[in-house]
Amino acid sequence: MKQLSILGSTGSIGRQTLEVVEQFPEELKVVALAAGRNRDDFLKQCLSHRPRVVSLELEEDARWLREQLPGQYHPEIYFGLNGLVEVATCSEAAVVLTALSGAVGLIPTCAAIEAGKQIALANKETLVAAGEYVTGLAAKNKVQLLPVDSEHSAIFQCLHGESKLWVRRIILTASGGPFRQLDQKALSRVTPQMALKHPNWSMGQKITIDSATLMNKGLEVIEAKWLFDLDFAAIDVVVHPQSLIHSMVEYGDGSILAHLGIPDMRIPIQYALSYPDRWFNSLPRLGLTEIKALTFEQPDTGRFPALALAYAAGKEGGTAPAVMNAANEIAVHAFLAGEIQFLDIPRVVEKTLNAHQTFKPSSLEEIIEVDGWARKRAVQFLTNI
Ligand SMILES: NC(=O)C1=CN([C@@H]2O[C@H](COP(=O)(O)OP(=O)(O)OC[C@H]3O[C@@H](n4cnc5c(N)ncnc54)[C@H](OP(=O)(O)O)[C@@H]3O)[C@@H](O)[C@H]2O)C=CC1
Ligand SMILES: CC(=O)[C@@H](O)[C@H](O)COP(=O)(O)O
Ligand SMILES: [Mn+2]
Repeated sequence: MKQLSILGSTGSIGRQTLEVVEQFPEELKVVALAAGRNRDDFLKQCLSHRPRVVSLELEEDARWLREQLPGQYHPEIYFGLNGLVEVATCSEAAVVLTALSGAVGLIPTCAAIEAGKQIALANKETLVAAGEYVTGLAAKNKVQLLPVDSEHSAIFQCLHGESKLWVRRIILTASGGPFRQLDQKALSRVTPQMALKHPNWSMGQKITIDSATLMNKGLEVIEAKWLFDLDFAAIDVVVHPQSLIHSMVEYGDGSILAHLGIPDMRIPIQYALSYPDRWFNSLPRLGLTEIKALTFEQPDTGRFPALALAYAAGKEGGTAPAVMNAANEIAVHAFLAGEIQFLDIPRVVEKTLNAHQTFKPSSLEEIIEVDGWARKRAVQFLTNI
């Protein structure tokens, strides 16, 4: 029986993780849960899974939760960043599934690693902001970072058992998002409502907007660099609108190994939790004879500059990816709030990056400080874009 903590249990990945847990009651048990502000759904999750340690973002919601729970169930209840750390380091948990959205996941993920927990990582922003620090910490604590992100899970599986020496490149697939075929003029008019309609995946709001700008693929390029210890020259992106091939590895001998499956995050979530085993499930199967086409295109970084910004920030290294990520979080939030236009998102990111003098951070505190600086600077650009 694997005991599990989930950070971000009320989100898209968090809920699907709980579905996987419910499918495998003999193999998986939830011992700690953390969420943000959706206290009603969190209460239901607590009543159903009875974790020993729980946390919500706000103190008043933590107090409310205590009042709602029945007399015979007394979990430890926390709130805020300290609560996320308590859930991440819950003593019985062997695995922590990180499904927070954004760099708020950084501190609790590092705490989990220091506590020796295996990490099932969905929260890609943590690796983007602090990839060198987090992978170094994981190596020091002999902790494995198991990918949950569909592309990285696919690559992890295609790399299985092979030496990195034989790899020529990895190829991340991108759906291209809902605006793949729109010209610049049409892109300037898209609304949050339009951008929230991903063609293939049902996900949280932030990642759905990132998919529409192609920043999601940029974040994934940096995530892949750190997860698989590759040079950026060995990480390519190809647009594959069907999202059936989840990514590929090309070996030096010309062989390409691809991972296929229906676009359903419960599959990579389950694999990260069952690894190194593979459990049978009853999810719908990919009907090979029903596939009409598997097509591929070059990403267009003219219309979608966020991907090029991410490659540039990744190659620059140091604090640049943390700045890019923080500025992107601010810009996406502002777009969703109707404060800026869709095409302003990469502009805010670029301006914030240009205002920053990159350096090599020497501690987690420095990365967090830079993240805070970038957020403040990006807010200033929102009204001046
Ligand atoms: N959704 C998907 O299919 C995929 C997602 N990912 C990655 O996984 C991560 C999660 O994505 P997704 O599930 O879509 O995101 P959601 O927005 O759906 O969920 C985010 C979760 O984090 C919680 N949360 C956010 N901020 C805080 C905070 N300050 N304190 C405590 N809890 C907080 C939310 O709580 P609440 O809702 O209660 O406020 C919610 O439970 C992201 O990094 C994303 O890029 C990767 C691949 C696929
Ligand atoms: C499901 C998943 O892993 C997402 O990251 C997804 O890949 C987003 O789709 P895009 O390919 O459109 O970014
Ligand atoms: Mn992905």
